[in-house]
Amino acid sequence: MDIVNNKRSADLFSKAQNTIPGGVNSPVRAFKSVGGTPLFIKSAKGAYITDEDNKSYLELINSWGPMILGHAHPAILEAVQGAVNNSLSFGAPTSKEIDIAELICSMVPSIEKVRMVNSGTEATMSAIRVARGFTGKDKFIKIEGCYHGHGDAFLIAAGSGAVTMGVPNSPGVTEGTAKDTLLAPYNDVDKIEQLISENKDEIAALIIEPVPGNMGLVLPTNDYLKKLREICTREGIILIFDEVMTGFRLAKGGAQEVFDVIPDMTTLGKIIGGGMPVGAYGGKAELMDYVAPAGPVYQAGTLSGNPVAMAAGLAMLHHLNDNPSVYTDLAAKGKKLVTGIQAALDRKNLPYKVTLLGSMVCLFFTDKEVNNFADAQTTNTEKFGKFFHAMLDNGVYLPPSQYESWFMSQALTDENLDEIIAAVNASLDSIEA
Ligand SMILES: Cc1ncc(COP(=O)(O)O)c(C=O)c1O
Ligand SMILES: N[C@H](C=O)CCC(=O)O
Repeated sequence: MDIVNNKRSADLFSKAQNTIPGGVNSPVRAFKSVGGTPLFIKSAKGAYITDEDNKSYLELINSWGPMILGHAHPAILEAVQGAVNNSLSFGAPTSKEIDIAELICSMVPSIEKVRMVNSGTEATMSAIRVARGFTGKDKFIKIEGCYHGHGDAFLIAAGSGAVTMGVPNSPGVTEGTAKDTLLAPYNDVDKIEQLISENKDEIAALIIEPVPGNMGLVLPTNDYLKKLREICTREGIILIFDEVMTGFRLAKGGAQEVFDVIPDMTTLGKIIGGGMPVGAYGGKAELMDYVAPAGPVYQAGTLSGNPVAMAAGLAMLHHLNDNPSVYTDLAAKGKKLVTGIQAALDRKNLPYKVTLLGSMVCLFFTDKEVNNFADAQTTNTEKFGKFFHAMLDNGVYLPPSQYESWFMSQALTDENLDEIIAAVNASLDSIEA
């Protein structure tokens, strides 16, 4: 099969490697696990992305989630253009920060108070610090294959780019740091109980992607999230939902709204910035009042609450809050896409597994159910790589890793979805010939 001819992207990638480690500013972009040259992008509009070789693709990355309305949405652009005229940063409070905080508190069930930061990584690092400061305990439980950004304590059995690059446990994380991160498989309540009894009264928090999208898309089974809530309440452990991916994507109130399970703290990112670099963490007021300057847990940021980023985020959240039909519309698009993919698999009698929740989708190249990270790691990543390139040849740009969710945008039309389904059929024909 041809790897798409990307002359200018290839030249840029070669040049980038002279001055940027691996030629990219985030590892999963490098196409390392699928082979070939990453596409260098110059613009995007609606459901399409255009590369430096002037080829346009329908795409299912959407900046790894934020572009839920599609690229260059007029409401977001207008808000950003309005904000930049007033300067780019003040390092002082603005009224927009109150507006976005009030909106987040009204949309996300668990959040009574919220602190804005610049990335999902900052949000999760800060939330764990608050949990430790509040409880006076050091250890926390992390779920294998969940990715919470690149904070040291989380780079243990981390999913996403880390596992894509084969380094789920990163060098540079000290043993001292790693010993306080306790690991349990997703969808396994017994292991959580075991960790708790082995570390009685030593665990500050349990952090989880309620619906993991960083080991591919995996769904909770058997009231798993409700049981975690019960256990954490019983044991005085702070339950943190990392909704950087699922927040404002699965519903206005994220996975916690969909599954009706209210964590003590929530971390947010991606959609909350409308495409600008933003994160946030929030939760019960008694926990958030532990954050400086209200309380003793220190956390700060020169550009936190940046006025341009707040304008983009506010426009995005207002749009989602005022148009709940976005979610029914996206769910219908997700259903159509997955029905088409399943029909393509059935036509060729292929046993691969498709997962879907709302507008998050994944195709695992395995004949086994995928319920946790260990299952995800048994999938055929080589075949995924072939499929990825076949899809590119057929005009569709997927996340370049088996361990990532596909994100749909509202800009995808019915015709676009038919084109993607046709590309899936053609790609399966070429790789399963
Ligand atoms: C669930 C989850 N948490 C945290 C992060 C870290 O966010 P960021 O990349 O903005 O630092 C990501 C994505 O990277 C994520 O998917
Ligand atoms: N899975 C990651 C975040 O959600 C993908 C983004 C990245 O690591 O660059």
